[in-house]
Amino acid sequence: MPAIDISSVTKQYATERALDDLTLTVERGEIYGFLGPNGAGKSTTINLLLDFIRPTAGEVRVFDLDVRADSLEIRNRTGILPEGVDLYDRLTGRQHVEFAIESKGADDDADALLERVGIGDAAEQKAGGYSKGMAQRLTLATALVGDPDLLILDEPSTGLDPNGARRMREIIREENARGATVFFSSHVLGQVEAVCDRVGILRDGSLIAEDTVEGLREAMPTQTRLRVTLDRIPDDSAAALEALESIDGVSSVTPEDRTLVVACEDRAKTTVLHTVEEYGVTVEDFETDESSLEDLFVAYTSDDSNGAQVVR
Ligand SMILES: Nc1ncnc2c1ncn2[C@@H]1O[C@H](COP(=O)(O)OP(=O)(O)OP(=O)(O)O)[C@@H](O)[C@H]1O
Repeated sequence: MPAIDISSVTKQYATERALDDLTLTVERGEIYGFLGPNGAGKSTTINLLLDFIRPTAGEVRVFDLDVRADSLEIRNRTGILPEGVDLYDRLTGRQHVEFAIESKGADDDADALLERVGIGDAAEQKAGGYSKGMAQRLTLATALVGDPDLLILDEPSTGLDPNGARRMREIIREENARGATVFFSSHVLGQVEAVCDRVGILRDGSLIAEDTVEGLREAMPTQTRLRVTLDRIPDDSAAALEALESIDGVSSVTPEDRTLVVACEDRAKTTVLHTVEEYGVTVEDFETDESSLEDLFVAYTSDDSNGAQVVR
């Protein structure tokens, strides 16, 4: 039985179709990264899971429970880090966590949770004086109350510094190791790449790709950035550049002094090196960078793309 089962869901606002026949399943124990550009429909999906809004069509189930009929039970078993943290300025960090513990009927130790998210020393401080990152950490602490079966994190790294983001990733892994399913939305790709079992990419309310990070990479023609360092600039550098640019599979060539940066498909690498040497220069060194998830994300979601067939 999946932890999250979204089946043919459409959400239509007055003029805006936020979700268009979305089907998405997250298995129990998975860490699922929900990626998409601004306005893709990520928050709408999360709000449907929590019954904050209702679908125009389709069905949403969490732990095989109906989100409409059983929303209380679902919320009780779920820890939520919503987009846009909403704290009570006059309550301290500890009071926030104690309130969450009481609401869930849990028996966590508030101080231990605050320590865990790295703001133990600010427990007595009023949340009104918290920085953005501290507020985010406090909200995470409240989401962890009661060892939830499902953690829903909407853009969890917002406002966090690199240490905070690392702590967030560690906590996601720890919670998952304890048995929790984690569903988190992001457009910070490093976060997703580092921790997710699977990634779904949402665009204009539809899932346009879903796979492991490795699987998504393999589905794309491998784009390589080749850095070729020459012993000197070729005498006829303009002709050399033109020859390189006309190689099948090469998308761009940028000279940087004696180094050429060539964006190309994997298969074109050898031809690039041979072509350079035809211009009387010697290749002293070359290195390649694999396309990052960032490149993939841009490829999948940029306006001039049509999903899986594109490269950047
Ligand atoms: N209450 C609403 N009324 C009308 N349109 C809405 C409403 N909420 C969201 N939308 C629209 O639905 C679409 C999806 O919005 P949503 O907030 O789910 O995207 P998102 O992927 O979470 O974006 P972001 O990364 O910017 O938070 C957007 O076009 C948005 O303008």
